Amino acid sequence: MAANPLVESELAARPVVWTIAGSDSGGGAGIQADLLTLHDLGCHGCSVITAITAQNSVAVTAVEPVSPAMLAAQLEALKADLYPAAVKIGLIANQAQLEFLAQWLGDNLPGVPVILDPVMVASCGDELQHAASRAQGAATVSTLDFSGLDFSAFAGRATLITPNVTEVARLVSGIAVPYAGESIGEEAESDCTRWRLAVRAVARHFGVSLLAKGGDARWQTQHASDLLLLSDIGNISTLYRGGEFYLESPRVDTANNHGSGCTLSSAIAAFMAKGMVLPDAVMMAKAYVYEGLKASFQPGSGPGPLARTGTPASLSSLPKVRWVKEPSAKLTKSADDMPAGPFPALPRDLGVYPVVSDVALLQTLLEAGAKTIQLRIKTDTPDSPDDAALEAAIVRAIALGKQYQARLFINDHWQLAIKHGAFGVHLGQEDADSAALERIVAAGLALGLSSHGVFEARLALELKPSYLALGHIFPTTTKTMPSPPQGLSMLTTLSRLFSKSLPTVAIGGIDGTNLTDVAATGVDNIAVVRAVTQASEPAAAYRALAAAWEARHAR
Ligand SMILES: Cc1ncc(COP(=O)(O)OP(=O)(O)O)c(N)n1
Ligand SMILES: Cc1ncsc1CCOP(=O)(O)O
Ligand SMILES: [Mg+2]
Repeated sequence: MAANPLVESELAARPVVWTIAGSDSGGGAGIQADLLTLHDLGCHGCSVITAITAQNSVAVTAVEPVSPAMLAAQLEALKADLYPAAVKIGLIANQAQLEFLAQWLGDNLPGVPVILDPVMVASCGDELQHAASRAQGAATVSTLDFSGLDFSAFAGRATLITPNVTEVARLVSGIAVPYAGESIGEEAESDCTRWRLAVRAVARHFGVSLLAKGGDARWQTQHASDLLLLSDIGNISTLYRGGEFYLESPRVDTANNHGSGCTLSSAIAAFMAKGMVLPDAVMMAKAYVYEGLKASFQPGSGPGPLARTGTPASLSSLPKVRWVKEPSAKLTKSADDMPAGPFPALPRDLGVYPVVSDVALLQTLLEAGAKTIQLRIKTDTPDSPDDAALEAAIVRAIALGKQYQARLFINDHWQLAIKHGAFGVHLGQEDADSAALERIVAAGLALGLSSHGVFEARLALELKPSYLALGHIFPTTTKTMPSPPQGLSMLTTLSRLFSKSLPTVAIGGIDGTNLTDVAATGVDNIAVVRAVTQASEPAAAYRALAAAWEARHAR
């Protein structure tokens, strides 16, 4: 496939990300792990060093915080020239630094995503404090006590906090809840429940989203399952705001996990800087750590670092998403209510896929050769048809679909689609949550599902649909969208992840001016609304798009 200048330039743009953390002379964690990660994921990493540590892969021998003036000078220097698209915070050396950073970031970087890794315990399981105090004779070491830090100054200020199991216990012990944090780790089942309650309490206390890392948990043997609590954040469907989700990856059996927590949080910052919404950035970062652990290595005699393997492109690296029903009133189904699926398989090539609200136009486009087409009649607008007119339109569209031997999808109205024997149904994730999917499976209809990013696409895959729509790619006036446009770089990422598993369909703002760029992302198909509905000659517009797609799209 020929190189595409637009895609290339999007990929080449390196957003600035700051890491505020400690230096690890051993190169496995801290600033060094963060800068490797940020570079590997296409960002320009800047560093604000909070402390210098002397360490190798087996011991920390000295730790020295930077002075308050030096900390402030680094921040001011970067603010003056290298303003960040996202910030990651790792090791903070003392309470004074912590209070200063929380205040400074709030005052100086409003609206910039801040990923806070509340470092108290190293990923190898040794408490940094204990490791440091083993360094006999180092005057600075005894003054540091990372486990005693009170992170409350970040309440409402961080975007996401990423504690591990021990850090959750420490964080919750400072909060008045009926939970004894220190006793996590006794019995598998009750530990897991207690952990979840503790995680909720911590998230509530800080009033932000929280990713509780379960990798160290004793009750997890097969999987590394993290718990993601989304606060009421914008830029995602209301369906998922306030939701709780387990993100489950296979456990990688390696001792070389030094710096995995640092890598995870800096990868989340990198993906957010690249424009991903929070849950997508978390999914991709977890996949990145999984791949890094699988290729980890051991340069010294102790635990080695993760490899840096670039933006994940394999579906098997993405965590599975299982959602927890009770606290999220908006989601009515739980992970256990999955339908019997799979829905009928479709060929990868669906042809250019017009989405129209008018049956006469539908017929025109079928005559022009459309082989996949959708009738999308919304019933929540003032000019909506009444029930009888809606049903009549659907009956007529289904008959036309059969006459022209096309795959005719009915948007939203799945009961009428079943009743009248449509080829398929297209549903958004909100629609799918409320629809009786098992009835659609039983009736043998194909199912297309919408998605708006990695998180939603991975969730949709659990339902084993016939195709997966990826949207919206460019700004659109056809529909009000809760999330930002994905853009071409994200479409490339999504196509690499999902196109091998089922046909993908890009939608949103696609027309003749950008079709070549869209084809270069590797997505299987395109769906269009205005490009045909607003054309002076829709049939000619459809034929031109179909010919251009046929010519450009590498099969
Ligand atoms: C092919 C295709 N992709 C996406 C959509 C959007 O469906 P949904 O998210 O349910 O939004 P509405 O179309 O119902 O407003 C679609 N219809 N077709
Ligand atoms: C229904 C829908 N879902 C995601 S984008 C979109 C509208 C796409 O319309 P257009 O092709 O006119 O931008
Ligand atoms: Mg819908």
